[in-house]
Amino acid sequence: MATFLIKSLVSQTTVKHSPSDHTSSRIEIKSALIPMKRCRSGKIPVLAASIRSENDHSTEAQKKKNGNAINLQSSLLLDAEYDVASKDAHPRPLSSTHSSNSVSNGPRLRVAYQGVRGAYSESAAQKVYPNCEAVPCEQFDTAFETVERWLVDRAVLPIENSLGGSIHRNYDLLLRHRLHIVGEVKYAVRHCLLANHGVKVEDLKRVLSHPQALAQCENTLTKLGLVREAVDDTAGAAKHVALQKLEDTGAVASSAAASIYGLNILAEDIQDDSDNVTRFLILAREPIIPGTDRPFKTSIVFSLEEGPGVLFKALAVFALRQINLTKIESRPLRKQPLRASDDGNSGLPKYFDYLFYVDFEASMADENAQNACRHLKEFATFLRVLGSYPVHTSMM
Ligand SMILES: O=C(O)C(=O)C[C@]1(C(=O)O)C=C[C@@H](O)C=C1
Repeated sequence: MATFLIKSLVSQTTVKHSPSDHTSSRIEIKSALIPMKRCRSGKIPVLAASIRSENDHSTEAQKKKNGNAINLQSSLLLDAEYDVASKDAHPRPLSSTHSSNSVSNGPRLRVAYQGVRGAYSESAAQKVYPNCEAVPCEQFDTAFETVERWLVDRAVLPIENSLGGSIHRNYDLLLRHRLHIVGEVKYAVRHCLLANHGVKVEDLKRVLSHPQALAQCENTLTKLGLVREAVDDTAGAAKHVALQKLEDTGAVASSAAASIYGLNILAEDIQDDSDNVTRFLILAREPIIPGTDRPFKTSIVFSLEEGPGVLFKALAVFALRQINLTKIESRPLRKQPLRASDDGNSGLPKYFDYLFYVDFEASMADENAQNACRHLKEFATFLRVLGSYPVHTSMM
């Protein structure tokens, strides 16, 4: 693959251009050290603009519409890495090593999601913020970090699915990071079996996708006798199948991913149940002020002493006040995962220690909810309110 490396000494910016890859010739711009002034008036934008004009034949109106084209007005230009396809520009997922020099200013809200373009998480982000600039991140951790480092304004991350259950990684990350839950969104996930054009179902030996998506399509994939391989996200699986021109491998992903990466849809709605809904959390640096004007939900995490009935007692603080619980999840307390045996005979640790994540249907502005948390705090060894936010009711 021919790669042109264009270096600007003035700016110390490296622009790597790989035009031979016709589905996504790529421009990488690594230039976080450059002050913004230069972005607006200096050499770099001209360089970037001239490269864009060679590859991007879309009209200005189209670029504005898809929102992903390199935007010379954008403060992100000198901070992000972009994949530029002939018609459409694909932002390259941010990684943890990404520079943090940019600020999230500008009129459009910048929303991080995990995966690449066409991931369900991107659709969920756009469902909540239709005009947002959706920013792909390689990993869930990266999405948390980009909010913390002011690279973006929000993150939209999956927390549970109606078929596959909880996304444990994000429960763990909620505690490791100091972001606040400011909302939730439910998104109906409709999986398709995708393959390259000309490939038939009978030709397939394996299928790639996100582990959650593979779990949600367990019955269909078993019937088809396909070997499953887990990758970071559904759209990434589709991208890989397309770029590698695989003929014995399909992907489980969205119809949006099929059109972005030019794949054929071999089967639609292959999830085990037609009601396949993923709940995503919206995370921000600052909490929202809880209200009582509409239904609110509160998410907390706590740990307890070991002993009979302690969890029962913890949950009773809500039951006593008629507060409905919508979710409970336990995760190992990683910093102190085991507690020493109290019988002292074996010398081995006896108990596992847990964190309990509970969602309850009340706003922290409600005195009843405040009293419940105060009561819980009397005997919990640790308690943190992760957020109090409006309940997402409609699936539309
Ligand atoms: O891979 C994607 O497309 C995602 O957005 C991730 C994810 C998940 O983590 O659960 C989101 C929704 C679906 O349930 C399947 C996968």
